[in-house]
Amino acid sequence: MTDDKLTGLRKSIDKLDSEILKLISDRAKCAQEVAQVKQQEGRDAVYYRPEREAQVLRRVMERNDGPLGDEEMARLFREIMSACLALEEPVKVAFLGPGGTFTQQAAIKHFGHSAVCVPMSAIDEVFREVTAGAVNYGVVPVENSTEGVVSHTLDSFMDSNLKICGEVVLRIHQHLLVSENTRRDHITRIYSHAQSLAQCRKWLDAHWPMAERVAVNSNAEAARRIKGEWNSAAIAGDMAAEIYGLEKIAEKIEDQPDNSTRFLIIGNQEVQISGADKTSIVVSMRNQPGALHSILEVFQVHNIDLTRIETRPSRSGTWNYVFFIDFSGHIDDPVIRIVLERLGERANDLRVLGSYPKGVL
Ligand SMILES: C=C(O[C@@H]1C=C(C(=O)O)C=C[C@H]1O)C(=O)O
Repeated sequence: MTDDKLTGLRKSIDKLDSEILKLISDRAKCAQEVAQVKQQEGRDAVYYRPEREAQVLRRVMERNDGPLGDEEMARLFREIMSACLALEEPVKVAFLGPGGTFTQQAAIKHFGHSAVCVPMSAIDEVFREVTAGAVNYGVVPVENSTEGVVSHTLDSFMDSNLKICGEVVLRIHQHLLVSENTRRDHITRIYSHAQSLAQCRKWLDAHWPMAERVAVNSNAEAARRIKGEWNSAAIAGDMAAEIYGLEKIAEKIEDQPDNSTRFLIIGNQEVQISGADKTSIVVSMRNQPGALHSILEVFQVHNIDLTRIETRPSRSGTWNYVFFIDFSGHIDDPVIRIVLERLGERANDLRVLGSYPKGVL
């Protein structure tokens, strides 16, 4: 009786899979036609359209009635779009490496598995590689909810003309990893990046108070190292565990459960309005009383939602204060145009780093 039921259900699944297969193929053909239209626009056709992808994912989430969750469903569509886009042109993405870092995880979350991800050893190398045209986009971390701003990334923008084309927020889950050769009853050393060790400090105090904590350049580096050591474990994320074939002996050991990092997608593209966008600018002001107030006033008067403001020391004599500001809206929104005009009148210098869709996933 149950066997009959199982056979029947499997038949239904086979039938549905055939339909899904056909639909995905039809969709891929449509995307290929879109590519042809884009090709007719000229030799420098841009295939990847962040605003369109954000709209597709938001629509999927709005229409989803379950039983799969919205994020799960969007993730599946993310992969379908990634494969469709690879038919047009595989996107090449430089990320802050080595392989297995959270930045690689963010790159895949944003572009899907069909993107070609290239590891770089420093943030300014990611910027250089995109500027040189060796890759289409770059992914760099910009702020962590526990550790704060990644100042290297902000500083790199001061020397670059690249645009921000997108953002992606990743929940950072840390795991305690061992290799198949590790003597689990005798772990004396735990390797990780200093930030990750800090994020798991209380957990380590409670569970491994006697193990020596060793800070290395990245979590991926920690994962790579323990392959050759019997008495060592590493703290790193899922991607490092997967790449280096390690086993998780304790999962989600970060002290703050909502620990997350925001990453930026950088490129040469000006992104069109998606309907839920953010704009990032950098503003320099003269060193005079009320400088910051005069900027904030413009946002308040026009009722614009500020999402972040960061001050960096200026590196040239003419720039005294440099503010990095993120706010809701797109440069093509009429009210945002007015805001930028007003800010321009008050600032020494103002540069738009980009308008881009708010992170969907
Ligand atoms: C198909 C297009 O090109 C790409 C592929 C997309 C998709 O598969 O839905 C969406 C945006 C672009 O990155 C398009 O611009 O519509």
